[in-house]
Amino acid sequence: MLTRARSLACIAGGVDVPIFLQSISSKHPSSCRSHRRASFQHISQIAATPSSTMSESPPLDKSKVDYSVYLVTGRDLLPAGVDYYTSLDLCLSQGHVTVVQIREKNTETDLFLDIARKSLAICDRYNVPMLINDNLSVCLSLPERVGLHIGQEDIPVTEARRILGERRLLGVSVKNVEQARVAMEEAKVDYVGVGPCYGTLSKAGITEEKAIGCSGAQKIVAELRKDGKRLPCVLIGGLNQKTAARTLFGVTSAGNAPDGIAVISAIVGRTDSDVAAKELSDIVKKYKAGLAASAGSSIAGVASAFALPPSVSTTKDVSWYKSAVASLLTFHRSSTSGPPLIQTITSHVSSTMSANLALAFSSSPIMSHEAAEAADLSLAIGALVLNIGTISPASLQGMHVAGTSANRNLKPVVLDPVGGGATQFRRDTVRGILNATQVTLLKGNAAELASIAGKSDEVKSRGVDSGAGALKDPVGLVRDLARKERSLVLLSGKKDYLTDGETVIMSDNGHPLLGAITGSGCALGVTVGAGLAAACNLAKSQSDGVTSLGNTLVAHGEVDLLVGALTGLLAMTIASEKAAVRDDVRGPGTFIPALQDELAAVSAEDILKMAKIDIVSS
Ligand SMILES: Cc1ncc(COP(=O)(O)OP(=O)(O)O)c(N)n1
Ligand SMILES: Cc1ncsc1CCOP(=O)(O)O
Repeated sequence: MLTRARSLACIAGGVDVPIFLQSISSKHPSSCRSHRRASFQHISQIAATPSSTMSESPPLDKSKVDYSVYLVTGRDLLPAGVDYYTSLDLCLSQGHVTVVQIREKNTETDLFLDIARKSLAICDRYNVPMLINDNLSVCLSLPERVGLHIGQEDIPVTEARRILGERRLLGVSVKNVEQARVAMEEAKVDYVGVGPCYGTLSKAGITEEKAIGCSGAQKIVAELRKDGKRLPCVLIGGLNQKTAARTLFGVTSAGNAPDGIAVISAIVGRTDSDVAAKELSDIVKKYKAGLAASAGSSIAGVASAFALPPSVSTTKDVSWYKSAVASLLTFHRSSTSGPPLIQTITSHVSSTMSANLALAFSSSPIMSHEAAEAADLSLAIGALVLNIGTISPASLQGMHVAGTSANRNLKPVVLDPVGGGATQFRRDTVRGILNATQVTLLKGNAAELASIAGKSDEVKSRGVDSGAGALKDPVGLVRDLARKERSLVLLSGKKDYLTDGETVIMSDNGHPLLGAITGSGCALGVTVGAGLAAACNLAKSQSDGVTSLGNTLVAHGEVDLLVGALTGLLAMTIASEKAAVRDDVRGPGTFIPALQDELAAVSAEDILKMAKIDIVSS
């Protein structure tokens, strides 16, 4: 609806051009449809007028736009006392922001235009392409090198394209595969914003429940890359220095990669917006370098080094898994490169037991939760195990830095959400870790996993010892959770269920004495972590092309993380069976050293003889 029309002087390539500016945005209630159409036609005429094409400014070469770090402005999110233009100038000054979108909610059109013009002068200084959020009038009042970003509730994209012409950059937000298809095939947009990936306070109403998560974004990105298509896309919503790496990798499947991240608060909310932009740019650069390094490898993108393994076409039956575990165990025991270092941030109750059992399982434990050394350690470790049993502010901080660093360096991460469903604090802690770190394997009992899956009603959570409660559908729960979190899931209990989201392996090994000692579950997290490290090492050793990514080696072989996790699980549970039947074991006290001895001795032959596994479906 035309609420008013004003004549404004609008700078176009250095020339003042008078045009009619309507105080409308492209967002309108549907009740105004006919007025909207009239308005769009009017705008369309303006756009077609030679004086408003502002041809003196060089057109943007769309093919050269780099979407790596896409800043969306948000004046209301600036730290107190920070000037908008100063912040924008600062964050562009080092060349780390590659695209800028001026987003002004609830700002009168003439003020919006004024802000946009001044912002454009800054973007031009650093040669960064600029777009306008939603407001067609403002966009059309600016040179053709300024583009428009619209959402699904704004002017239809086909209409926007018709009005804007071909030369302006046009982007649209998509939150499902259907919207992505329309944007690509019918609307001919130049890029899409995929999200919201997570809940965010920067846009009203975007809660965690409304977010599409890594799995939703992954489906959209795969659609945008289907059959050789290549529409650029950026991830948006809750992307920041902690979530960016895990989200980029988590969203990547079979080489289908997003082009960058769009952020508001992670840059705008910082006084050092230049540093914030550099941090994000470094993350995206490392991610892209990792993708390039793994191109053509049988690993489905470098993400597979710590996310889901690629689905494999060969039929893998029980005997295949037994032999694969036996071979991996032999390799692990005899590895010439030395025992993998397993960084374990765990409960002080189980720390010593976990360290001893890691040693028994041919690995080297390092029990550091110190945030200050986590980044350095992540270069050396084979796997990281995070256990929230007796979490403190310091260990939580260490977990966050260690998790992000492990992701950056492509090291497997195991999360053991001990007591995860028991208190709101623990639920928040687990969610915070899962948002910040791409976990390779999520291990828990029924109560812990049901809580993460949002199915706590199925199991009454009664603290760390809970888990005896029967799940209605354990197979469905672990498979759905693995798909949602893009991680392996291990449900421990009387029977254990391990899945990569496709295959579900049920294991009936183990002994009740494991439940009679404290820390055996925590130690299982460590043996599983060591198994994952062994699987990565095996892939590296089999590979002819081992590529350096920073200080990290990325194997060009197939990393079978499911086999790695199964190796850690079977070694521990079979060792417990062997320990329990020993003559010197008379109860829990004598069981502990026997378990340590048997874990040190468990062999490929034991696996082949004693593994009681099955491949199951719901
Ligand atoms: C790059 C990018 N992606 C998505 C959005 C969200 O746009 P929209 O859905 O129109 O929501 P508003 O920004 O208008 O609140 C975006 N702005 N940028
Ligand atoms: C504009 C928008 N659209 C979807 S989420 C979002 C806000 C993103 O802000 P932040 O990067 O601070 O989460």
